[in-house]
Amino acid sequence: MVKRARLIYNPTSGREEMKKRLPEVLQRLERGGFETSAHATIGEGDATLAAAEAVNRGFDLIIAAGGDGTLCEVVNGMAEKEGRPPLGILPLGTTNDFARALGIPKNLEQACDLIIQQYSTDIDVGKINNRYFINIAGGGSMTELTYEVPSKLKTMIGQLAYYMKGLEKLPRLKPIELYVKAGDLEFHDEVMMFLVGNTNSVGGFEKLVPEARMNDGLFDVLILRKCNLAEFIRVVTLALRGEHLNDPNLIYFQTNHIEINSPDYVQLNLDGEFGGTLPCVMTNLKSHLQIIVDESGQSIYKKTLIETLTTPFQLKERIGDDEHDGHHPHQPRE
Ligand SMILES: Nc1ncnc2c1ncn2[C@@H]1O[C@H](COP(=O)(O)OP(=O)(O)OP(=O)(O)O)[C@@H](O)[C@H]1O
Repeated sequence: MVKRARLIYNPTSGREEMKKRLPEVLQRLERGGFETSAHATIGEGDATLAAAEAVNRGFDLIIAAGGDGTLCEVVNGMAEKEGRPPLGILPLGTTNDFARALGIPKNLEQACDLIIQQYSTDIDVGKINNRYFINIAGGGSMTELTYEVPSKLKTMIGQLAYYMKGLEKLPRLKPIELYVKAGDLEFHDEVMMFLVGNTNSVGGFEKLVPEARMNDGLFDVLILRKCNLAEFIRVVTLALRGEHLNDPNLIYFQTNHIEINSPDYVQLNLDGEFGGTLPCVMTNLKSHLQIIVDESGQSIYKKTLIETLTTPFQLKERIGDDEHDGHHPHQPRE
């Protein structure tokens, strides 16, 4: 049976690859058994509307083609919908943190072939106020640089654009006052930044929140206390090597619910894009979204999916026949 897929792509993502290669991608998906129609996004928020519409129209699969921003918008369009289909990813952005965490190939043909294989698994989604994220939320020093870099510069020099912006901002680091509540933990202090990870893939690095797994029902929270520039550089250098977790400047814990507030004006970064301001309440929605992975569910970082859920099941058996045989859409078949 031919399945219907909806490809939602950002023509401006990364190096604008999708603009040039759309016919080839549609053909490849078609040959793989997916009758695919495409929607090119026209600006901020459009991918959310397109994804919500795709769920309403009953597509068997939604494919997000673009960077983390586009992916986050698509997730926002799907997250509250009943009967949402699985989500496939063609990573065409600049950093593609989430796709990297899952081990989805950057090569477009290979990423299409992975979708065609039709294996999926359930992952957690972060709810923050009335929005959603799947990779990372953060605020404070340096977290804002991902959405401050002009897209033209990203198209020209890729990820290097983020590092240049980071260096430019370094001398102007400012602490923020933060109130944090997570279960029994209550914390009030001046801090440089906070990160709440659903995965361990942040800005092209995988060791900042090293224990974050996208299917454990938990966020990994990293808070860097107020420090001077020399200390900041020292801790960040340690963090990039994954040697920071015992540093006295850092707080690291796991939780499925966290409330963060501040008397300061603090912008939130959601999956690399501007996502409103504090205060916020975040809840981990366990196994909320079905996502396409490779057959083994193995990621290049090996540990981004915890063991028990790394056995994906075939969509082939699932799409379209859940209603007929009473099989629950989120349970693998025996
Ligand atoms: N047609 C368009 N023109 C300009 N901007 C767009 C258009 N369509 C979508 N956008 C915006 O572009 C933003 C960034 O895109 P996206 O995240 O896909 O690429 P990227 O920034 O290059 O990659 P990454 O987030 O992985 O670094 C999206 O959040 C979206 O709001």
